[in-house]
Amino acid sequence: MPPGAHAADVVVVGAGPAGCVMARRLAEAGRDVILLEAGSERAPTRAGVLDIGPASRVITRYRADLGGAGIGSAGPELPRGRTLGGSGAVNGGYCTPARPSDLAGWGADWPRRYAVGLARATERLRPRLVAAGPVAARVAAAFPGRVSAIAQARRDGRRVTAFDAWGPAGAGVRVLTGSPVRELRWSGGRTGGRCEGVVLDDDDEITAREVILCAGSIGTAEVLLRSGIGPRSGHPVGRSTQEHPEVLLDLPPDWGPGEGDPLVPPPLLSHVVRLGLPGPTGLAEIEVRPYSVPMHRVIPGLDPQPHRIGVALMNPVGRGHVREGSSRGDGPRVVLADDPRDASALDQAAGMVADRLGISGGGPRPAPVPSTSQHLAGSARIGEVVDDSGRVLGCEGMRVADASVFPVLPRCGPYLSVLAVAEDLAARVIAGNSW
Ligand SMILES: Cc1cc2nc3c(=O)[nH]c(=O)nc-3n(C[C@H](O)[C@H](O)[C@H](O)COP(=O)(O)OP(=O)(O)OC[C@H]3O[C@@H](n4cnc5c(N)ncnc54)[C@H](O)[C@@H]3O)c2cc1C
Repeated sequence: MPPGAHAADVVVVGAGPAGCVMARRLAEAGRDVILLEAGSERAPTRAGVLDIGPASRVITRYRADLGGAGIGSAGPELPRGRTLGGSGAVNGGYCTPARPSDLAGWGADWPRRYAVGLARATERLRPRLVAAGPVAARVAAAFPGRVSAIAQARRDGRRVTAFDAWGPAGAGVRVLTGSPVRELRWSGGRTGGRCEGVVLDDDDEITAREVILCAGSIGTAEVLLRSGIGPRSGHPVGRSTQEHPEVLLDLPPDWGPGEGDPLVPPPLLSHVVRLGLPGPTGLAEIEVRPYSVPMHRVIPGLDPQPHRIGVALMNPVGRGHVREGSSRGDGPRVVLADDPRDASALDQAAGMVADRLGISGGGPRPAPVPSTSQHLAGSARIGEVVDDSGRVLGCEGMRVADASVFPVLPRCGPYLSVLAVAEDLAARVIAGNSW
């Protein structure tokens, strides 16, 4: 650890989207901030590349379980960015704001707070609409009036991450990479009282007046649980996570744009189709994702795959969990939401979409491939684990400010919402501290 890095006003854990916003805003307000990032390598900067393939060195692979209904991740692992910019440096990059009705369950003042945070976030990130490719155009034609254009944060063929856009180092933040936090340090060793800093994996310690966890919905739950904040302390950490389950449908070969130039992947998504379909629990809100190319074109090292589009359920009733790892130190286990009613809604929607697009070619419908949107949120929810300024209930000197705090997952990709909420919570930290 560099000399002098053993104390700060604020330690922000995790340089993902939330951490970059928080660190920058607190430094601008005159706080001495250390930003700790577990990862030590940078993700590829080329726009459109998702470096989550088998040889990636910029992700953490978390173990994931599926329940009986069989929806959720196609594999036994969930990737999360482990690099400056966090998952925002490896994600699909589609930026959509939540609708006011998405925030209904968040509390009366959230629509206004969110709107202010969103304005600040979009001013920095400046996501832009991108042109539709042939697949998006064909899907849009099949669902007139249901298509929404979505924005991507890219400039001159490069991905713009939150680390680029908020530039914490430029505001005086001390950014330390390769610095995974193991646990929180408690005053007098008394778990759950006053937090006075963090302990890193290598046993180094940093003291701080305030620790702000921005390690993502899995990483933050992991640090909290390892530090004794969980069911035993009366905090339901990791107990009620939400995800947007997705299934993938094979497209017939004549749909695709061809292999194209492998060095210049187009934006994976330019448009989505939003549908409301009657389902087992009321109106199932469906997002059809006309991915522009097969996934192996944008994920380095992935075996060739058919070109598929996604059909995702945006208002699932199922809830999942993040559980503490075993004492063998094998990391947390994620159990994805897996409610049979969601599986049934998704199955009906996939069938309807396949028929409308005519992609079954008169034969049997292609079997949907289970997948997940990678939108996990809600492992330390406002009202249950933290208050609506992100302070961990019953503790002093620590907050959470990332996707973990979402009381309800908006019916859209969470990236822009993570940034908007972090902007709001940063303003509250600044207003709430006299130092
Ligand atoms: C593959 C993929 C595709 C996605 N596509 C989209 C999309 O197209 N649109 C969309 O809206 N959303 C998308 N998402 C979701 C979106 O990227 C996330 O919701 C968002 O990045 C969450 O931000 P965060 O700050 O909460 O956490 P993260 O982005 O996960 O950042 C957490 C950071 O904390 C660090 N960290 C974790 N633990 C520790 C520790 N103990 N000590 C120090 N550092 C730590 C991590 O290394 C990471 O850098 C995608 C996610 C993934 C993984």
